[in-house]
Amino acid sequence: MKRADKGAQLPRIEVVAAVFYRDGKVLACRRAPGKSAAGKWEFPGGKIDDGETPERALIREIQEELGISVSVGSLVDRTVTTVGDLDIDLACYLVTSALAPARSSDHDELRWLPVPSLSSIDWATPDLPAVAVLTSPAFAPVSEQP
Ligand SMILES: Nc1nc2c([nH]c(=O)n2[C@H]2C[C@H](O)[C@@H](COP(=O)(O)OP(=O)(O)OP(=O)(O)O)O2)c(=O)[nH]1
Repeated sequence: MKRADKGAQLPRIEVVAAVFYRDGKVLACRRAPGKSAAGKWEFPGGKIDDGETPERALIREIQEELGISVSVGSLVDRTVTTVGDLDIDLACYLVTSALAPARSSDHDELRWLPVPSLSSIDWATPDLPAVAVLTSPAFAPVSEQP
């Protein structure tokens, strides 16, 4: 695992997030007003509960948030980033689903962005390493949506 910042030990949360990748576009979600980091763009997901595997947590969070079932594919990036007085351990996985996400309980906008345009929006800081992987010329998703 990588660390985006160095520093003293801080409380840490483990977060999993889903990269939906269809027809060369990736789903970005904007955090709704009233949430922490409101207005920032992120990949949908959430915190891992005690005793949960990352895969189960991601399936649960996407069902709760977007109302659809996903299959979890390969890891895009996992990085720990310090935000304020918290370490956010964010793991982003490619996912596939039969239904395309259309709405979210936690976000006020969902946007499918062509990969080269991903850098044009205001991502939450912990998501930037995953965005860098996705936009790198070397990235070739093994589980792109058929
Ligand atoms: N789901 C998600 N959360 C992210 C991403 N990047 C990032 O920094 N985060 C942060 C925001 C939250 O602090 C935490 C995710 O927890 P959550 O989505 O279950 O948050 P929550 O509704 O309980 O959020 P909060 O308002 O209490 O912070 O990780 C991301 O790409 N996806």
